[in-house]
Amino acid sequence: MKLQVAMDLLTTKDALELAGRVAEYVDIIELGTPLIKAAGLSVVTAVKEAHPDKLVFADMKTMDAGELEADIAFKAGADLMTVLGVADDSTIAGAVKAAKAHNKGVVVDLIGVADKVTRAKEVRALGAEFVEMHAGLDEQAQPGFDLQGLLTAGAEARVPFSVAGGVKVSTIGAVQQAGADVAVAGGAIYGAADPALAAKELREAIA
Ligand SMILES: O=C(CO)[C@H](O)[C@H](O)COP(=O)(O)O
Repeated sequence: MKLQVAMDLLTTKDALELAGRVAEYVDIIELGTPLIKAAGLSVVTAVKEAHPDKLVFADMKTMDAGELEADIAFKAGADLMTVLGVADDSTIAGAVKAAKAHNKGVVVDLIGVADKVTRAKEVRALGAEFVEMHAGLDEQAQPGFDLQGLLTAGAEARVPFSVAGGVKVSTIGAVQQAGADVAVAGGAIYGAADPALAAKELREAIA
C-alpha cells in the first residue's frame, strides 16, 4: 500500500517545506484543494520540480470542464488529478481523455456520493486510475464519524481505491487490511508537532 501526504496548507513556501520534511516516507505528495486555490497551479510545478521522483497529486476536485481542468493540472506537472464522483460522466470521461493524452491518471473522489460502491465501479469503467473513498474534513467533524464505512465500501467495490478521512497511526492498519491501494493522511502529518516523525510512524505502521 502506498502512503500519500495531503498538504492542506495555503502557501507554496509551506508546501515545499513540508514536502521536504516528509518526502522520504511517502510515495505520493498531494497538493490540497485549498492550497491550489490559494497558491495557484504553480505550486504543483514547484513541488514536482523539487520532488521529480514522487507522484504529485493535484486535488482539483473538478466538477465541470473535466478535459480542460485535467489538462491544466497535467501541464503544471501533476501525475494524478481528482474529479468528483458526483460530476457528470462526461466530465470524468473528459478528464480521462486529457490524462491519456499526457500519459497520466485521473482519481475520482467519492466525497458526497451516497452509493460509493456503485459509483466506484461506474467511474472505473470510465477510465479512472483509482477511486478515493473519502470523508471530507466537514464530514469527519460530525459526531459519530468513523472510517469503517469507507473501508467496507472499498472492499466491496473491488476496484483500486484510496482511503482519506482523517487516517492516522491508529487506523492506517485497518486501511491496509481493507485492501486499499493508497492511504491518505493530511492532518495527521501536517498537524503534527513533528511532521517527519508522524510520516515515518505511518510508514512504519504499514511496512
Ligand atoms: O481532501 C481533503 C479534504 O477535502 C483532505 O486532503 C483529505 O481528507 C485528507 O486529509 P485528512 O487526513 O486530514 O482527512
